[in-house]
This record gives sequence, structure tokens and C-alpha cells, in this order.
Amino acid sequence: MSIHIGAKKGEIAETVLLPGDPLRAKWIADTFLDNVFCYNEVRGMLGYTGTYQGKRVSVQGTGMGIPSALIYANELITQFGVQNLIRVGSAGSYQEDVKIRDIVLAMAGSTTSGINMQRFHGASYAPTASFGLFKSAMKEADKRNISIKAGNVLSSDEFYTDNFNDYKHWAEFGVLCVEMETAGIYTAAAKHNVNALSILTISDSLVTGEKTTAAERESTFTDMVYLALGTL
Ligand SMILES: O=P(O)(O)O[C@H]1O[C@H](CO)[C@@H](O)[C@H]1O
Ligand SMILES: O=c1cc[nH]c(=O)[nH]1
Repeated sequence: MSIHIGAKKGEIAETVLLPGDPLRAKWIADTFLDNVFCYNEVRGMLGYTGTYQGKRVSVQGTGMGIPSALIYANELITQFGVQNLIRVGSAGSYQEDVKIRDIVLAMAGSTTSGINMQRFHGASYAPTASFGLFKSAMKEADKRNISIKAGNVLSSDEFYTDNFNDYKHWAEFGVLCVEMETAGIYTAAAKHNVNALSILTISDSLVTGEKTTAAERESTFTDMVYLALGTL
């Protein structure tokens, strides 16, 4: 057991899917996995292990934002030997051609978080996806005929910003969408020499104002889960 994860040694698989929402973790376990058991209820941040096509896999809620996600990423890697961290999250589109329910593979995670500025003494570190996981997800997307977008995403420290139009600056520099954890998870994975990938489904668009409902965000993003499970 670690401070925030109530699993015994060996109860968590080498590959863990990481939704921000713990109820999305439950939905993924209930919908896609066999032989499922719940290994974590600490703070309601549900974690499950099961099998997908005979292969062991876990799914663990991370909560929202880099500080919360880093607690789970660090404990999963250092206490439970996790090798592959695959975020399955929702994101807001910054680009006209990135539409609601589109899937984005995050090649890199820009961020407004201060964590890496502190760590690298004011210099700018570029957290990136693991190439192997990225290639596997692309291959699965081709196999399933799921169209994807890939590029830079913004991991923001704020959901509610003071100036809505600030997003346009990131958009001008090619950032595809905004979420709140990828840059932290990629950095933790790099530090510990394990693999990470963020697969994101567009839940709303800052460009058009369209939104999906909370229920939809919890439980209808099936293609992204198939891409994540396809990397096993
Ligand atoms: O749907 P999840 O995975 O939680 O991801 C996005 O949704 C939350 C904000 O509503 C943030 O965690 C953001 O990264
Ligand atoms: O962090 C997030 C997630 C979805 N949509 C947003 O606008 N921000």
C-alpha cells in the first residue's frame, strides 16, 4: 500500500489507464475488462485491475490537475512498478478543425504549471510522449479505422482562466487542445524512465462553444479506450 493507493504489491498491472474522473475508471473497468477487482477506494479515487483479451491491465483515476495526477503517477511507478502510463482524458479544442469527439494523441505537453520551471531553474523542459506507445496507438487507430489528430497540447493549471481569449495565443502556435495533466505525467514518466502517452477526446470547443454533457464525458469515449487497450 502507498499513501494514496490501497493496493497490495502485485495487484496493479504494468500498464495503467489514467482517466481524471474516477467514475470513468469504473466505467472502463465495467465495460471493457474481465476478471475485474477494485484495488483502491482511498479518497474515492477508484482503481481496478482486470484483463483485456487475456492481458492484465489496470485503470486508476487521477483527479484533476497536475498536482493530483503526479501523486498517482509517482506512487504507481515507484511503489507498484508500473511501466506504461496511458492517460485517457477529455480536452477542450483550441482549433477549428479539432472537433467535438475527435481523438488527439498528445505528442508533447506544454504547460502553465510551474513544476518544470522550478525543476529546471527557469529553463523550459519539453515533456513528450513515449514513441513506442505513440506508435502502438497509431497502429491500433489504423486497424480500427479511427481517425486521430496528433500534436502539442496544453496542460493548464486553471480550468477557469481570467481572460478567455488567452487560448488564441496557444492556438496560433499550433496547440490543439487544453487539458490539465499530460505535461506532469510525461515528466514523471521521463524522470523514472517509464513510458507515457495521453489519448484525449475532445469534450468541448473553445472555438465554437459546443460541449458534451458530464454523463457523456464519464462514459461514452469508447474509441479512446480501445486505442489505449490496443497498446497492450
Ligand atoms: O476528463 P479528465 O481526464 O478529468 O480531463 C480533463 O477534465 C478535467 C476538467 O474538467 C481535467 O482533469 C482535464 O484534464
Ligand atoms: O481541462 C479542460 C478539459 C476540457 N475542456 C477544457 O476546456 N479544459
